[in-house]
Amino acid sequence: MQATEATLCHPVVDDEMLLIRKQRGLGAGKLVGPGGKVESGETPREAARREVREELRVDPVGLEKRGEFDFHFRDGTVDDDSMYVHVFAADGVDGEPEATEEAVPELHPVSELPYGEMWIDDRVWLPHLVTGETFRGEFVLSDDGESLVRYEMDIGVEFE
Ligand SMILES: Nc1nc2c([nH]c(=O)n2[C@H]2C[C@H](O)[C@@H](COP(=O)(O)OP(=O)(O)OP(=O)(O)O)O2)c(=O)[nH]1
Repeated sequence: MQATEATLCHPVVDDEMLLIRKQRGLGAGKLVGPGGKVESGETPREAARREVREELRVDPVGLEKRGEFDFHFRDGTVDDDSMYVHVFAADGVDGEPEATEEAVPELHPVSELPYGEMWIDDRVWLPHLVTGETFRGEFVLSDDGESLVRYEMDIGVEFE
């Protein structure tokens, strides 16, 4: 069985990143980029755009693929919590973000991202997105999700 494919989108405007306080699903309560699962028949790029629209009622502008990573928990089994995540940056959004049942928008300066409120692996890969680099990695978290057991990451990869 393959890991479920998912997306994240990180719009940055004037040195501020648009994040969401996730209201439900995997990582509820955490600060993350808007995103969700890729649906059948959709490309990851289409899914990234749809998820931003569904979660914040705005369209991302200038979507650019920046990374991919395998995300799973220590037991190593591919289960409901195993994700293959496609990460996009964006130049901004068209419209004013609105809070929805899934997401409450928050803007944070890219120089002071609150990594303590994010998934533990985000502090490893998100700085590369901020500096315009691309990456591909694998992150294994402890079963409680609180620590990073192991990771590997390549920087400067190319995407089709
Ligand atoms: N920031 C961050 N997000 C992650 C990590 N791992 C991981 O799966 N995600 C994201 C990718 C997806 O946006 C989301 C998982 O999808 P989900 O199960 O919450 O899906 P959903 O309910 O939001 O969406 P959906 O069912 O409506 O499609 O979590 C991670 O390590 N860091």
